[in-house]
Amino acid sequence: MVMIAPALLGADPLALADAIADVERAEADLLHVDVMDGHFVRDINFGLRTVRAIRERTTLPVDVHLQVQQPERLLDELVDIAPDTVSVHVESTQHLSAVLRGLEGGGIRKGVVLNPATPLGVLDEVLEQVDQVVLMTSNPGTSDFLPHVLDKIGRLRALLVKRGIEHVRLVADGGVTAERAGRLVDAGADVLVAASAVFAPRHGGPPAAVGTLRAAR
Ligand SMILES: O=C(CO)[C@@H](O)[C@H](O)COP(=O)(O)O
Repeated sequence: MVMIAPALLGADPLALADAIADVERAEADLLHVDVMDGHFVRDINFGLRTVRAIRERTTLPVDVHLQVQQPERLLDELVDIAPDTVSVHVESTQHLSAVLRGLEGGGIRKGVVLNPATPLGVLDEVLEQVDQVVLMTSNPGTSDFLPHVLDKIGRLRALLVKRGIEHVRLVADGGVTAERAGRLVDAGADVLVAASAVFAPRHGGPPAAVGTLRAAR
C-alpha cells in the first residue's frame, strides 16, 4: 500500500505542534520535514534546532529532506538528532559518497534526491548504499507538477527490479495531489510526499486529506 508523507512545510508555521498532532491523528506513515537554506532553494525553513524539537515531539518516523548547499556541514548534528531518514540532493554536494557515509552510525536511513532534470545515471554508484530515492516531481521550492517525471519513476522502478533491489523506497515529491496519486503509484512510487494536498484548508484537514490521498490509489 502506498505510504503518505505529509510535508510540514505546508502547515501554518505558527501552529506546528497542532499540525503534527493532526498528522498523527491522520495515521500518516511519515512526517516529511524540508530543511531549506535560502541558497539551494530560495526559502529558508526548519533549521536543525526545529528538526530536533519535531523529532522529540512526534511518534511518527521523521523523514528529513535536505535542500541545502554543502549538506556535509549538517551531518554530525543530524546523526545526533537521529531522524528516521535523511535524504540529500545529488546536486547539492561534490562529495555524495562521503555525505552518505557521514550519515552512518545513527541508525539513519539514507536517501538521495534527484531534481527533475537530473538523469537516473547518477544513481549507478550509490543505489546499493541507500534506503530511498526521492524523485522530485516539481522543481525544488515549487509545486508545479512535471508529468515527464512519471516516465522517470517507471524507469527507476524497472532498474530496481532489474538489479534485484527490494529495500529501496521510491518517493515522489512535488505537486502531489489526489488527482495525480494514482498515476504516481501506477508508475512505481512507494511514498507520496504532499504539503498543500494535506494542509490546504480546502482539503478538509490532514485526517481527511491523508485518507483521500490513500484512497486515490
Ligand atoms: O520539497 C519540496 C519543495 O522543494 C516539496 O516537499 C514541496 O514543498 C511539496 O509541496 P506541494 O507541492 O506538495 O505543495
